[in-house]
Amino acid sequence: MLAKGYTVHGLVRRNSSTQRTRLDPLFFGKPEYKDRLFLHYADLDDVTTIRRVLTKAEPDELYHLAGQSHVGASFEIPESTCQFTAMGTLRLLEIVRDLAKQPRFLHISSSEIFGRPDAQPQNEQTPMRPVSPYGVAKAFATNMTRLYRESFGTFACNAICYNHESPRRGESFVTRKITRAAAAISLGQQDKLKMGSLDARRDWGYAPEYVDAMWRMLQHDTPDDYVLATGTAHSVQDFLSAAFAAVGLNWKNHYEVDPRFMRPAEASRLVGDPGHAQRQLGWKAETDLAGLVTKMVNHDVEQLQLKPLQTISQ
Ligand SMILES: C[C@H]1O[C@H](OP(=O)(O)OP(=O)(O)OC[C@H]2O[C@@H](n3cnc4c(=O)[nH]c(N)nc43)[C@H](O)[C@@H]2O)[C@@H](O)[C@@H](O)C1=O
Repeated sequence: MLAKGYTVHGLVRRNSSTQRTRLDPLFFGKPEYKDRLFLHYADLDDVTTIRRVLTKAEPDELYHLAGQSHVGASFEIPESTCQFTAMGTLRLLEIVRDLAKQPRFLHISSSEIFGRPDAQPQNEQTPMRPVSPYGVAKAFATNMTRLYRESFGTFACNAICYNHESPRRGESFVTRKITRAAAAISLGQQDKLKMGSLDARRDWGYAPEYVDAMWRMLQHDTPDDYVLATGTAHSVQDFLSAAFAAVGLNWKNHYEVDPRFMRPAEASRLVGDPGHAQRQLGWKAETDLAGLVTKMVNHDVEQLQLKPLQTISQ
């Protein structure tokens, strides 16, 4: 099936015309990803525009990655987090439901829906127990996506993604914050790294591999939910230690606790069981923590050598 439609990244982001036709080469570089519609960013309240674009474009596949995705920030802005991440998803599902030609729909869900789970590792049946406003919003959106599949027959799937990282990760997320700081400190461009809890454990994988799984989900005969994860968890301290070791430094000499980065509640013991995706989609995460750290640190060293930091940042 050749998809018809737009190759759009950041379609509904306001005041950002430069984003409109940019396809991310790392994430969407494969020829198969052309001519599919990707919705990014937060402005999912513009229902009229989204409906018009979907009606005109008639895409075969709709990848919904939009939302307010920062867990720590969601404690400060719970209402807008729910507007975009929860209600935005419902609005999209409603638009899709009414279209004469319905695209296959993929909602990017999150391991944050599990919060503090009893089960280790978590799979598609693990009860949701979110502990952040973002996790609550994602639990709502995940359940709605299931409901539209089961009640209205929409080809709607949830990719329940554990942390997926790359050199393109925003610097407010812990992996990129660490790799960029390790690079900057090793080059004499930064003094200290200020962080929150080092004890939290996460299942970190390499983002382009997760995008491949998302694509596989919409090529499958039947819609379903899939946990996308490596199956191995590490602590924030493990990541920190590996990143600083990669530039020949000991993290203990460059790190400070900063209560500003502590969260009111912390998801814990998050590690995914990707067995269902492996069996049904033939998908498996290939990059381990060491490989991920190397890719990210090397990229940041290279980037900061070309364009040094002007000021000491945190
Ligand atoms: C799957 C899930 O993945 C991401 O959510 P996240 O896991 O919260 O990611 P993060 O990189 O913000 O935090 C990871 C851990 O690191 C701890 N931590 C310590 N010190 C700092 C710190 O200084 N900054 C940050 N950001 N975190 C810190 C923090 O407390 C947490 O335990 C999003 O993509 C989300 O959209 C999503 O769906």
